[in-house]
Amino acid sequence: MAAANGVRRVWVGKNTLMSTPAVSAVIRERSGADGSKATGAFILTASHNPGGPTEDFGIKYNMENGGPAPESITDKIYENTKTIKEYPIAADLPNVDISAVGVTSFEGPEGKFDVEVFDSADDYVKLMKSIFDFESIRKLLSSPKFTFCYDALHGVAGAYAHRIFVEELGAQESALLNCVPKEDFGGGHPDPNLTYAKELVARMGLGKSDTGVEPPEFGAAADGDADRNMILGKRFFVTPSDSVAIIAANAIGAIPYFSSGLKGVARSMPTSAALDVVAKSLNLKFFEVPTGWKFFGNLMDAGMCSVCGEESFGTGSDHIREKDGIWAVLAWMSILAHKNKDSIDGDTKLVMVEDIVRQHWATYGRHYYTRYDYENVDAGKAKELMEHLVKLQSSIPEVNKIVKGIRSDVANVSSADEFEYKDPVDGSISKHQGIRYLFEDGSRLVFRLSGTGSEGATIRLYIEQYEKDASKIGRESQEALSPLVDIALKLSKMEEFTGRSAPTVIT
Ligand SMILES: O=P(O)(O)OC[C@H]1O[C@H](O)[C@H](O)[C@@H](O)[C@@H]1O
Repeated sequence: MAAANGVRRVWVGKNTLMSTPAVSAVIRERSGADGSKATGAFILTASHNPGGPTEDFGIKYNMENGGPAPESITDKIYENTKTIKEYPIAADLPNVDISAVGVTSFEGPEGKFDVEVFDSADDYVKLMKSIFDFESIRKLLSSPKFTFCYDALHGVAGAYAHRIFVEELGAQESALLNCVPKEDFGGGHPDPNLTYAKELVARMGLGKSDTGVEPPEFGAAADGDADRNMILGKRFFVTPSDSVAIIAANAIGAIPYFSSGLKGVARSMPTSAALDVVAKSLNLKFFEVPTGWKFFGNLMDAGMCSVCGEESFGTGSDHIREKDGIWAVLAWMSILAHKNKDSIDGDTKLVMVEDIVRQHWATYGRHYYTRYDYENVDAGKAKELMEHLVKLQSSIPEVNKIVKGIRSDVANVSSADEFEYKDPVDGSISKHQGIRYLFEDGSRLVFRLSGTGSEGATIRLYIEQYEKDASKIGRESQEALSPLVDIALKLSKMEEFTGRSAPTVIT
């Protein structure tokens, strides 16, 4: 919501619900364009202060960057919810036809207000064209040697996918899977991972049974609101941690937006350290932040970070203040186009997703990585498990005794702590952001309680091992990580506390 010439204005995306990236892009694009300033598009109460910080819920804030609210705001909102006694509902708000672009004016109790319905895909395409070289991607997509498949899982990405991949970049209609947005996501679970993106996974040759059809060279999926992504090659899964590292390693050469360099890169704490190795080698500023996109936003606003990502399938850059699923796919297409710029025509074999990842591992080493989720665990038991792990941290020799008793073939634990983050921009401190056990060879075990699980508690266990030796980078990751998994489960007494002999989901 923003105020233009003193008239309040609400923006609504035509038909497409409004995906997260589009909302953020629109706020950044439109903020100031008509002399107005966006002030927190997601807060439902009206703004009274055109162009300045807004006072809603009795809280002053200024969120014209379109990003998630910082902790200082959500903490205050939570505090206020404890004293709210009543709230007004605009029950007789007139209906607005959100399928037609245009501005409609209404008279409200506090004066006139406008509702502007716009085509959010227009704004988004414009933004993407200012970042990527569409011509070179179009050349790649038009090559008969390159095949592609995009699964929107019936989320909002479908509307953007058709416009960008088919209309702008010339992909075949048949490249789009589940790209008609549906309110119930077609009965599926719109989570872009190997468990839920079943059709894409099968099409890419990663399903349990062979479809008998040659899979496409490049595949990708989005979640319901199009802010997350999964990247696949033919019969090949790219971990989100590797994906952000590979984008960062290739950004300067492959993506015009970054041609003058990267301001810095960042990852969430549980995300693998693949990005750290790239940052070190390219001499880039690097940040490790707690889980949650808002922490990246501060760095970006301060001009300290260009590319960032999370293990939870979010990847993005400072073009907006949210993760952006379609941006990530365009970033990969740009890298593929760049690597193949001299071989698109003719008979030369193209460099494909798996080649790029293996080349990356050969250069920077490989971070074997897996995440175990224990969903809907008894909240009290989950808390006890975490307390047990924190208590253990007081004696590293004792931890090592247990570790060696479980497996003598793993490195020693060198340190253990609870991750705490001091924001370098505003100095705020976030405590208890996950329990870490760090090993001498760079391996890590991380335990966190999910902040988004809906029933009981969700325990997330992240397991990572770094392998520099090029002759050992081609193993199956579950096999390579099995000693560390064994240690994590026994050290945490997972089964004892949760009663679970296996996780709900393994990524
Ligand atoms: O706390 P978790 O369940 O692990 O969820 C973590 C995720 O939550 C939200 O989706 C945030 O937007 C992500 O940035 C974050 O990675």
